[in-house]
Amino acid sequence: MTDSSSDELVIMLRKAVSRTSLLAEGNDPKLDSIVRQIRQTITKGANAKEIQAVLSNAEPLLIQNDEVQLKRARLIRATLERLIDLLEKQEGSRVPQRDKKQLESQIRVQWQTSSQWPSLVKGFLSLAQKTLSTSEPEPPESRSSFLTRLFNRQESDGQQNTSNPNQGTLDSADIMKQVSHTLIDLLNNLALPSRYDENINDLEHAFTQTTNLQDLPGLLDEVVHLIMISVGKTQENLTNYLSQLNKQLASINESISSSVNSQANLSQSRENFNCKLQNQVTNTAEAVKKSNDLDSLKSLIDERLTTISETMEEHKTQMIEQERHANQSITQLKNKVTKMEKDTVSLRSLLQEKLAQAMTDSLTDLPNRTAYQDAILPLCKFMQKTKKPLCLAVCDIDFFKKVNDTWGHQAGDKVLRLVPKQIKNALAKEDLMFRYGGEEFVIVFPNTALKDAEARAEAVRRTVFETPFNMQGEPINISVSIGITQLMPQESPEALFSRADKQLYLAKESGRNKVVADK
Ligand SMILES: Nc1nc2c(ncn2[C@@H]2O[C@H](COP(=O)(O)OP(=O)(O)OP(=O)(O)O)[C@@H](O)[C@H]2O)c(=O)[nH]1
Repeated sequence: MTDSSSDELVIMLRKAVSRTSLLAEGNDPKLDSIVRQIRQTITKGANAKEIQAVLSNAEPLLIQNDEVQLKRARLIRATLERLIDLLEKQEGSRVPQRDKKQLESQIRVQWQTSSQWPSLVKGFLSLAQKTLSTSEPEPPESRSSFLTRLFNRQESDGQQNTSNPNQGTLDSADIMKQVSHTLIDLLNNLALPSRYDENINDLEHAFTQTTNLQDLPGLLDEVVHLIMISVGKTQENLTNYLSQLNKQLASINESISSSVNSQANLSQSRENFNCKLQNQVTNTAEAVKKSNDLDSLKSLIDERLTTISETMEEHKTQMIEQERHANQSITQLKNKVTKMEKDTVSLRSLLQEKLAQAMTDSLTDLPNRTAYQDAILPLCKFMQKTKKPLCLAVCDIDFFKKVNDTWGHQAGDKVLRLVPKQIKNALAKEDLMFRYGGEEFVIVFPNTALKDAEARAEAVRRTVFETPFNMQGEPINISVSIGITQLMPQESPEALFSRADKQLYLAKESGRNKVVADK
């Protein structure tokens, strides 16, 4: 391998390790310190060629970690959505819409952030309790919790309601069964270490068997507790990976120093040989000087020459052995480097492919939420630094659930593919659009003040509404609601999004097919 290609490899690997370690940063302080350590090792100029081997091992682990994490996040989101649905189906209940929307919006924003899962579950508990306190008057003691109330009602009714769970309201027994079922499903998917099997079994048992209603809030607390442990475990996996990475870096350093040592041994043995040879020659010269007859001189020289020739032979054997050893090491090292070069190429394309995949929404081909999160912070910072305006709009298709329910999921997907195209037609070239999740899109208007951005958002709303969809031969009008706001100096992207999302909520509340700006 040439010096320049090895330098390139080193630079590339350093970048790859830095990027990989960035993925782990911000999860927990312990992890951050390991990540920092790795960066320092790299910056110090450790033999980065061998880091490739580490990355090859780490790559599947990271991908697998991401996939498992995403699957779990989806389950948490689906569970919460299902629980909210069940709450709404409860007979005679009135779920406070503002709180519900707020929780839904929180779920939309935070479902992928594992550290927020416990607080989302708590959010649901609080919504359930509020639902009870805003429902028709009931004896005060029965309002303490959603589940308590459900059961009290069943006890006081003294009858079983067998209404169909898919039609309108449900009775308490049905809801309790479904709540238990949903939560047991969640528990089974938390992938906790086996030492928690017993806790999960006990909890499942309690969910299916309990008749003591006072136990239920406690059981839900236990669910939150297990979720917290599961979140911690994900970080533990990542910590293990990083400490493995660190160990491998240490072993690389060790192999370099052992190679340096063997070089030192080689020069030492050459020096020893020179010394020995010089001594033998000096001794011979002195012996020759002292000798006074030809025969003894002849035998002395014979003897000395034999010794010198033996020393040289011994040195030659040693040299051959060392050379053989060195050649073997060089071949091994060459093979390693060749393999690493190959691995680097495939890893690089795999990483690029994964990165592109991870940043693009497969249904709409739009950049997705991860891409949004990557882009928004530097964009906001740049606009704030250069004192230029930036606006952000959250755009949500109205009554999209009805589209799915009436024309099927495939028709829903068609709408999701076509609406962004219509939106793009109404936007300026420099505007950016992301699929944030479900039927929600985020539009970023760089270099644009609120008045102009609002006008473009209004054009978006109008274009979508005025372009009917062909649904099984019927022209159907689809509308969108949009919340829009302008970035303030010092404001974080999260705060900006949250203000736009609030305006979206107001647009929905005030009848949908509206643009509401935060002025
Ligand atoms: N077809 C399809 N549906 C999706 C996709 N992602 C999310 N959805 C559905 O989008 C629907 C969103 O429904 P809601 O959040 O109740 O919102 P909505 O019916 O649009 O009502 P409002 O927002 O209040 O106007 C849910 O039924 C989801 O199942 C997708 O990729 N394809």
